[in-house]
Amino acid sequence: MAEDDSGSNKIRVICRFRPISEKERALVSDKQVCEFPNDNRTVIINQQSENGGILNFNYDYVFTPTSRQEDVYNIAAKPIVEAVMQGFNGTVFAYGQTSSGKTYTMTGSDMYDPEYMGVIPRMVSTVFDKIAFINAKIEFQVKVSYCEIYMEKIKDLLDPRRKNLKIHEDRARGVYIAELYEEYVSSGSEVYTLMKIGTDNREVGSTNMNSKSSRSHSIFILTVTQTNSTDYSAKTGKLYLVDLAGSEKVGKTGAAGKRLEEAKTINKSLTMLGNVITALTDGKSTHVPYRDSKLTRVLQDSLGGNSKTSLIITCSPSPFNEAETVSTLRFGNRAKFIKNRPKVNREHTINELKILLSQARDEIAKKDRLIIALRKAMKNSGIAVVDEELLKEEDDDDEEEISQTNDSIIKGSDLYNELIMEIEDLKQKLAEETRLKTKHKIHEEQLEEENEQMRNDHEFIYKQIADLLAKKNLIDIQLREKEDVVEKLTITNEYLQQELNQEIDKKLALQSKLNENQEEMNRFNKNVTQRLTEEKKILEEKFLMQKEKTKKLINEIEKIQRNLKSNLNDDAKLKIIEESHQQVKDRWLNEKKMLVLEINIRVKKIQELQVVIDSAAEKYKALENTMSDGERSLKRRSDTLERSLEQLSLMYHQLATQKSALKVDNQVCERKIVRLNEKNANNEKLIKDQTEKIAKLEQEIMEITKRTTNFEENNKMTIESLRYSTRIKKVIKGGMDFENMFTSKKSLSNSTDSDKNKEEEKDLEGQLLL
Ligand SMILES: Nc1ncnc2c1ncn2[C@@H]1O[C@H](COP(=O)(O)OP(=O)(O)OP(=O)(O)O)[C@@H](O)[C@H]1O
Repeated sequence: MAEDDSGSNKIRVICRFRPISEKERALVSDKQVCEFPNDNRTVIINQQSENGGILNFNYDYVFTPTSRQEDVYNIAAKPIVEAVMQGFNGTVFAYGQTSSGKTYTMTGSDMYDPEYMGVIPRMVSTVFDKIAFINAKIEFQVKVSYCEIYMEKIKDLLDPRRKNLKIHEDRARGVYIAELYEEYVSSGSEVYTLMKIGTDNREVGSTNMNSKSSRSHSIFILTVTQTNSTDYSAKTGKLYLVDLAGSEKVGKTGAAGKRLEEAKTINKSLTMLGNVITALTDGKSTHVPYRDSKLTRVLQDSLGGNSKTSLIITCSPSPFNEAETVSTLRFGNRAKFIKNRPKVNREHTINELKILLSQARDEIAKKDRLIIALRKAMKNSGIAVVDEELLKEEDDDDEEEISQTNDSIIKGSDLYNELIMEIEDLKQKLAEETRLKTKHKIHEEQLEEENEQMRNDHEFIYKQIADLLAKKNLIDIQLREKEDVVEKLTITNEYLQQELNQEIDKKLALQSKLNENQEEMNRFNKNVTQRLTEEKKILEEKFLMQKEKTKKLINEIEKIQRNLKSNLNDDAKLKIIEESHQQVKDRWLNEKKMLVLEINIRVKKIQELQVVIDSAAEKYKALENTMSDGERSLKRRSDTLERSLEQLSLMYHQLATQKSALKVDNQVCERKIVRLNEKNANNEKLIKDQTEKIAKLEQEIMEITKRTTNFEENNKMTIESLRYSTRIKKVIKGGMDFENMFTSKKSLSNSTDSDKNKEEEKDLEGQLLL
């Protein structure tokens, strides 16, 4: 960082050219208007415009389009973050036309990629890396804020509900944005998360020049406070990382409507920034118009104030943007001459002041001894010796004279002014402490109220738990009853199932017996039919033979009759013939009789067989009837059993569903109870915390009261002692007790919980800074 004899610090200006974009290539060509000599400090512009010529610009460093993010960081931003770690304020801001690479440089194209991450994430990592390696006796607090200036209004990007924030200024904090949300962070990843949240809340729009054009100036603030736990000295460095909205020629960007309004506001605020830079560097302006825009007001300390500042100007190398590039380079050229007055933001501690006081006392004692020695030497040298009284008077006179001389010396000196200022400071602190005390009291009352509320909540939750437990017990009982029923039903079901199986077995046995009978019957029928057929056949044959015989006999008879007719006269013959005829006839009749008898026997036999068949058929039918009855009854029984089984299954399923529903209920109840228990535990913890806080606050109030009394006494003493010597006693509040309250990390999601608390924290923190 360039530092001259007066201790002032010039702004470092770094110039970065991005590669030619596809659009520029398509619109114009690959040609570049810039050249980069090898000194890394110069850029030459070969103007392509009508009255073009060669322009030469010099900066602290010039980065070509092929530069890497890491190199830009190391040159442009790392020295600033190192200064912040020493307790200086630091600012890095990017300026350039729209789409020239400001956001690419500040945030990066990928915040998590080590190659493409921009300045802000790299600075954050450096801060935490440094903290990790610094002596353990140094305690750090890192806070992050993120806001944007959009259409001349400051919006909190971490808590977008906070809009139109105001800018304040005081001796201790310099220029600052009031009520800007500050999140305490303990790691880089936490900061990245906040950056992501803030970036998502940023106003971004699409223009002809940039599909993701930032339409606001974004300001990322990182505050690092370090406290030495041995001597309690503290210093605070504030880092401003500013990504300005790009200047744009509305004709080129095609801005209209809302975009046009935005562009006008952006260009206006950038003009104001230019005016401030001119006023700071032209050597004749008596007034710097910081208050003309929100941007210049916020950057007041960064431009010509208490800050070490780097400005990164970003440019396009394309002839398409030549005019804007030249304008940006001229802006950077003017900014080079801005001088800042950075100083370490230290806070004096009581211990440090005590040391200073004892040094002053030693000095005075030394001088007293010297005066006495001089007196003695004068006496010894024969210079008029004055008697004791006179000497005493003389001594008194001398002392008065010395005191008066001291007074006049002191009064005329800077020290006197400083002491007066410190007394003023102390008075302010007293007033502040009194205010703080009242505030603590109010806070305490609020905490007590909250405690009361929590106690009520606690009781309510206990009651809920008790109700739930009772409900759970009831459900448990119901569940057990249902389980018993289910068990009984299961047993009945099993028993019925067994019975059904037995019946089915019986049915199967009967069925096979029926089948066997059926087969036997078929066999029997077959045999009888066969026998009958055979006998019928024999009878038919016999009948035919008999018929033949009869036919023969008839022929014989006819023959005999014919013979008889021829021998009518022969009575004897006739008689013989008649006798023989009679014999034949008898024989034939006998045979006929026999045959008829036999036929009758056979018919009888057939009838008997028929009867047997019929009886067998009846028996079969009867058997069949008996069988189907049995089967039917068996079926009926089986159906009944199946129906009851179905009903049982249904019941079983219903009960099982009920049981699982009850189980779910039970689980829900159990979970509720667990949650309530957790909530309860949290509440108890909160109550404990709150009680501790109250106790702490009470103790603090006591301490403040004590300190106030001490302070008043000391103040008196300081004024008194000032009259007699240069000894002073400066009281500075350590404030570490409060820090513990602040360092408890709060996530952003919880941030909405208690805006009140945050305000109080901020007030308390303001107190700390004092
Ligand atoms: N050095 C670089 N290397 C590669 N690409 C770059 C570089 N700088 C910018 N770009 C690309 O150029 C485009 C515009 O960049 P960026 O959005 O950072 O511009 P900007 O100046 O922030 O614009 P605006 O003011 O409109 O927000 C982006 O796509 C970005 O990735």
